[in-house]
Amino acid sequence: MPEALDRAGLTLEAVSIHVDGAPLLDIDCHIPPGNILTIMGESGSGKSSLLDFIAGFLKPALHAEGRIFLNGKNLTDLPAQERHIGLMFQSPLLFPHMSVMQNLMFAIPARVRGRQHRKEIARQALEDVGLNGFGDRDPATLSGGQQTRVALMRTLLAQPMALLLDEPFSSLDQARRAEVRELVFCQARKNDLPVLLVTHDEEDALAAGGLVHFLDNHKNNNGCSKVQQPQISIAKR
Ligand SMILES: Nc1ncnc2c1ncn2[C@@H]1O[C@H](COP(=O)(O)OP(=O)(O)OP(=O)(O)O)[C@@H](O)[C@H]1O
Repeated sequence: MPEALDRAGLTLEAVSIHVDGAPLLDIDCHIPPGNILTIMGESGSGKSSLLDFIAGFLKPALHAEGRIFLNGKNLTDLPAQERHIGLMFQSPLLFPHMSVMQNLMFAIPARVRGRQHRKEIARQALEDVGLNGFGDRDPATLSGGQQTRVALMRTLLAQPMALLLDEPFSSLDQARRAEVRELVFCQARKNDLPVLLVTHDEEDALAAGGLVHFLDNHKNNNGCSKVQQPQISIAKR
């Protein structure tokens, strides 16, 4: 395996997460740019905690070891805002006191200058997800699928270098889910982002088209279940 420092993409090196001192999961993996790694598993198997660790928000009761590299840079000790990782959750979490356009413009990095220029970027983003003309709307007046599409573009406008998706489609009905899912995956590939997707839905995993790893709470022989592949190994203890 090449050195993490030389690799484009998201690398987790000997990551081990504990909750209240008890081991929760171990993972070693590399997600190349434009690829999606799906993690599935029972409730409580540590999926969200893993994303929290990568994003830099691990909760106080949890403790993690190991290193995180993004495009060769060691993120492990950096504060969340310096990691350049985009997050999408089950709930779109748009700012309710801002219009759709303001939500999008807020995400654009400050180094992108000029109000008109920023507005045009946000307008184009809305057009890209079929929401032309929705800029002045209050987010609460949008359907769940429309809110998720805005949330996706808000995440991408921040120019992340990787995406972490935690059940981002689960509030959508089946038809809308497939449509929004395609859009998210397509945008991730277009932006050449490594993506870690957490889902309970097998169709999400199939549609992602990458490696799928399953964590479960069932203990076998020594209390461990382990999956190993050339690029990745995950152990649930
Ligand atoms: N702040 C916390 N304090 C104590 N224990 C926690 C805390 N956050 C998570 N845990 C525990 O860590 C374990 C993993 O939780 P986590 O939310 O990562 O699981 P998950 O696989 O994402 O579950 P779900 O599918 O239900 O979202 C669980 O046993 C949970 O109770």
